[in-house]
Amino acid sequence: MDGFEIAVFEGDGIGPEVMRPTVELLTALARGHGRYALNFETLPAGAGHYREHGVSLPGDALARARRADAILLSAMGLPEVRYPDGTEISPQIELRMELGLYAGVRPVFQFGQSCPIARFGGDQRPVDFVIVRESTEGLFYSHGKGEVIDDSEARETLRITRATSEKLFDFAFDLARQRKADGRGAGVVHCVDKANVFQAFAFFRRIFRERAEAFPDIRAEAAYVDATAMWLVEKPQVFDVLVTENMFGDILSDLGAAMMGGLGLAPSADIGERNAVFQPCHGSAPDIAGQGRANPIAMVLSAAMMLDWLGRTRGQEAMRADALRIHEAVREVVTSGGPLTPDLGGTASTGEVVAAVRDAALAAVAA
Ligand SMILES: NC(=O)C1=CN([C@@H]2O[C@H](COP(=O)(O)OP(=O)(O)OC[C@H]3O[C@@H](n4cnc5c(N)ncnc54)[C@H](O)[C@@H]3O)[C@@H](O)[C@H]2O)C=CC1
Ligand SMILES: CC(C)CC(=O)C(=O)O
Ligand SMILES: [Mg+2]
Repeated sequence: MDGFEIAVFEGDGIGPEVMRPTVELLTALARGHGRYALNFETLPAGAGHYREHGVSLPGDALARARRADAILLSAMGLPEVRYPDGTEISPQIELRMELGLYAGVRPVFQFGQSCPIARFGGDQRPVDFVIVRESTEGLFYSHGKGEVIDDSEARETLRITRATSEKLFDFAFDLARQRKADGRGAGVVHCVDKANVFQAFAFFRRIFRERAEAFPDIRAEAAYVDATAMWLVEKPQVFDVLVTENMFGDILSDLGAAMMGGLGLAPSADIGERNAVFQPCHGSAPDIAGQGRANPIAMVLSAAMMLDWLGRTRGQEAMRADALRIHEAVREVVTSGGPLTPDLGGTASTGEVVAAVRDAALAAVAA
């Protein structure tokens, strides 16, 4: 039986609350059929770790994560814990940069009718698109490098490179191809930018057009980010794959999370050439931490994305099947009315929701 090493960052706030039951769910599922094994190693990092030890991502933890087959991360950061430059502790940004995780994959889809915004434009079809957020440069390149010149001026730098952009666009076109083959997408990629105002984005769009030539079966469209924000509210059904700069993707993906029914439902993956981190789109939610009411579904769906990625890249069909089982189990729980956490109108605890998903997924293994 093949075994896989999974590095786990429990992080801050609600991080451990959503991570621990998710790891238990993955363990139960793998044991349920015995086709592969997952070995989890919990590693230190985050705002809490920085507060106690003065370092947010220890070198040894980074080295171990780099060697692992995949990395699971919940959320890091606490508003009151800051670096000397006044910004928040955010080792997840360092991880993305250190490991070259250029493709931030943020799928947006609906379980049942959980999307009030998407019906605003009158179209009743379900929403199903993916935001591919460049995750190592763009405006986030400036992280830790910004400059407050004096009390009247501050500056940050936005960086776009050809090498990363080419990889990013190829990833997005490949994804659109895959979704078309799966009958899930229309085979269209929108490059979302601000090429009307900034040279860096005109450069970004030019590289997009160049790479599009290698994918003649996929329609390549370009759109400005401001109009895209409006269309995402008015007619999200026209989108299939959107590819964009880091900061724009950060913002639009929280809009996407709202379409799914809230941040507690939205998963993500940050994928590079060798490593990948799987984590929810949400943060450490300090306002509800320690109450046992955090919605674990975004974390659970991120873990399902990990199984799917491992399954695809390591040729493990059993892992891809489990990813699908988790997905269907979540759908069953959400559409049948529960158990659900308070953010979705329920009264269940984090643990009760994961237990319901686990039972439904294990029942599918037995069937
Ligand atoms: N990738 C990461 O690790 C991220 C970390 N952060 C950090 O997290 C901290 C809090 O940031 P916020 O802006 O408050 O964003 P947040 O995503 O933590 O919370 C925003 C709102 O959504 C709710 N929420 C988030 N996740 C939820 C869940 N699973 N279940 C139920 N409700 C949930 C929260 O209670 C809050 O009302 C900050 O330190 C921030 O820097 C923020 C975003 C992403
Ligand atoms: C807090 C940031 C580091 C990250 C973020 O908002 C995100 O990954 O969506
Ligand atoms: Mg964000």
